[in-house]
Amino acid sequence: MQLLKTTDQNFSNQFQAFVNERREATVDVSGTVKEIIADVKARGDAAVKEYTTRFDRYSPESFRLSDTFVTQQAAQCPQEVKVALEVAAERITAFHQKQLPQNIAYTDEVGVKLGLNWVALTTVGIYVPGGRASYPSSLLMNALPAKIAGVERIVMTVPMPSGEINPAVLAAAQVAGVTEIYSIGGAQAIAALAYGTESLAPVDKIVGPGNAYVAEAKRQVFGRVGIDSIAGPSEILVVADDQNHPEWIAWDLLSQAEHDPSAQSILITDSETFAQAVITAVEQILKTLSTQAVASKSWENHGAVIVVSDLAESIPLLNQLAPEHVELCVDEPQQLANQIRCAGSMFLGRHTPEAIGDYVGGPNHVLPTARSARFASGLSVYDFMKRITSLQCDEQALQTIGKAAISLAQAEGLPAHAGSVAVRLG
Ligand SMILES: NC(=O)c1ccc[n+]([C@@H]2O[C@H](COP(=O)([O-])OP(=O)(O)OC[C@H]3O[C@@H](n4cnc5c(N)ncnc54)[C@H](O)[C@@H]3O)[C@@H](O)[C@H]2O)c1
Ligand SMILES: N[C@H](CO)Cc1c[nH]c[nH+]1
Ligand SMILES: [Zn+2]
Repeated sequence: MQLLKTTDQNFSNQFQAFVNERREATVDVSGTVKEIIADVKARGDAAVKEYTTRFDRYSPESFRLSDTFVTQQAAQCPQEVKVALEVAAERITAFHQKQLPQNIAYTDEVGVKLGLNWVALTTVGIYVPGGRASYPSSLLMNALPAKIAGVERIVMTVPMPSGEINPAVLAAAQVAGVTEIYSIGGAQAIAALAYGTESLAPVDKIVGPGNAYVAEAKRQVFGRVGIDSIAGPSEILVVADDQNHPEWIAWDLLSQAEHDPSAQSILITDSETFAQAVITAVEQILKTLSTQAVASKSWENHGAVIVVSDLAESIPLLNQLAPEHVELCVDEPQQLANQIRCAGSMFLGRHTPEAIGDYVGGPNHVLPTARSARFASGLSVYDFMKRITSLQCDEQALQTIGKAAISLAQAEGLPAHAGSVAVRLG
């Protein structure tokens, strides 16, 4: 963990180095991922089998989970968890239904009819992570917006380390109505979804979070298929004054650190005393966590505490870091929130821990990481839709705007373009 102070002379250099380190976080596995993708593309199921045996210690006859297996496993999910999944699904559905966009259709002043239609994608692949922890919540976050958008075929992949799966994942699949499920993880899953194998027909777009291998693989197959964003190892940035309980903030920082040794947790505060109290609380809590090995690596290597003179200074720093999650633990969070341009999702006030958004808030928890929040947004219904525009001219409307088209076609040296308009003008 680095302790940085804006009043230190070399703060700018230290901060820039910290920012640059994150920018490179998803590329250092690019060689390995490239090989896996090329191999799956060339050898299909045989390659998927080899990588699954190597990385997940699992070698099934078929990667497709049968309906019987799904039903049997889901039945083992505790009732309390099933109820919680329903609560989450209801809230996620309500928020995402509000995102359904409006088509555009109008006739302009010269009689041209113009339209823009939103249509659902036909086939999407959703990646549900499952290496270190299992993520039934991510399944809901991926699948429910796809359903709401109207996607016809939803293909899910999830790793099953040592052939095991948390029953809650398959209970979540039932809640979301996902039936085509393959027990494949990592870069090999992304390659199979993008290029297809003998047993898995390819998809048009791949969405969902995952570790550095998954994030890099999505980046590499982009173009062959669409992707949502780079949703890699989790990140949290907490802006907090000294009116917070240090322990609350420490738990928040560790909530993301425990996801992955490459996760990132940052505190920005205007009180050095508070900063020290949070650092001490983090160290205390770490000792008690079952996820201590991962969380302490993440905190040690990617954690930072930045002491500023005034919390207003946090905004330019935050916009440069472009973190996945931002917590604003102050009395007037909206004032700071209005100035934030680069973040995946914001959590306002002292009683909104980021973890509530991971599960039951309603907004999506599949969010851009590794500074991609500078140009990308979290998963939404829009990711599962595309737009088709339309035009209709009648004879009169073509007379009105056609001459300008002919002039531009001639200016571009494209006579067939000019001719196809001119021939209709008579
Ligand atoms: N940004 C988001 O929206 C978001 C949401 C939820 C989870 N996450 C992130 O998802 C990730 C989940 O990670 P995970 O590891 O638990 O599960 P995962 O499913 O993402 O990755 C597991 C797979 O990684 C591959 N792998 C592991 N070691 C490898 C190696 N040495 N070489 C090649 N491939 C290897 C294996 O194929 C394995 O199946 C975490 O980083 C978490 O922070 C992000
Ligand atoms: N915090 C993760 C997104 O970075 C999402 C998640 C799922 N389960 C717990 N957390
Ligand atoms: Zn989380």
